[in-house]
Amino acid sequence: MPTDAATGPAPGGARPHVTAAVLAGGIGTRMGSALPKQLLPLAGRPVIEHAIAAFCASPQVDDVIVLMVADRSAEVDKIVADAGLGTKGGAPTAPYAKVSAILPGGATRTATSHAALRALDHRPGTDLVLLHDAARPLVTQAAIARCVDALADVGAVGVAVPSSDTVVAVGPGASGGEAVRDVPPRSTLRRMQTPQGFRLDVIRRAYDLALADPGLVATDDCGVVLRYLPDEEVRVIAGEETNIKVTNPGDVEIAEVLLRLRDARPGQDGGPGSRRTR
Ligand SMILES: Nc1ccn([C@@H]2O[C@H](COP(=O)(O)OP(=O)(O)OP(=O)(O)O)[C@@H](O)[C@H]2O)c(=O)n1
Ligand SMILES: C[C@](O)(CO)[C@H](O)COP(=O)(O)O
Repeated sequence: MPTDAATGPAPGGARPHVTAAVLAGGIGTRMGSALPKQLLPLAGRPVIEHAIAAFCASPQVDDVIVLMVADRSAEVDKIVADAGLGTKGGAPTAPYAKVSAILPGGATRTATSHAALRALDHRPGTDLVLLHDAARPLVTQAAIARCVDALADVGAVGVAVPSSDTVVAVGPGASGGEAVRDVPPRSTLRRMQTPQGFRLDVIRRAYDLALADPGLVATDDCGVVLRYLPDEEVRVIAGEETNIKVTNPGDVEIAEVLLRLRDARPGQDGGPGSRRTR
């Protein structure tokens, strides 16, 4: 990693300490399955294990925390232990063992992001934080690396892909249903994904302001920085079409096909994150 360039977050030009927070506090209403979607099996292991393993495998990530639906954290404990990804009180038990805490998420994704930041208050040392949806199991080593690298230049970054469809804004139609209200120029539109990365002081300041706002509505963390710290550049970097968010019925099957295609082309992901680390 370009450690020397990342002098913004790490005093004295030292290599910044990067914490990844895997957000898994949702219950998967749209998926409609009995299990929260992050626990559904995908190519033989739970969706969330793929996401956690990817960050554990990144040489640029120092530790990983997981924010899980409160009453299901025992399941993540077991997943992490069985995969050899936990640090068990500080001492790594296996290569890539980086999960240092499994904590309760919040009532909304935004509340879960905030819970991750609060957890870091009690764990001094983090310079950069990567916030990632547990429901995006196909995140690649390359995307993680691009995020960390960008934080040498800016305080906030998110991966995104262009839209190949025309995207419209809608409103109520005069004859019922929805009608097109606006057609924003497609070349200016991107579909944001995760990971989204931040210098810790930047995302903390943004969330402090956001939480004081009774009108806070956010669907991602870059949006929180944009809205509450408008002078802060939020860089957009290349994401990957394959980095889907498992959201609706059928998405696990799509993810499984994408994973199989990726594993059939060794080297595509640039690291062992897509495979078992044991
Ligand atoms: N209270 C919440 C809600 C969501 N998430 C996480 O944010 C990511 C993206 O959210 P989404 O796809 O909306 O997940 P769910 O909230 O579980 O799904 P749904 O909206 O269909 O209920 C997921 O990894 C989800 O677990 C979270 O950490 N805490
Ligand atoms: C953060 C995100 O994945 C960016 O696309 C997305 O906004 C999460 O939305 P969700 O409704 O919580 O799935």
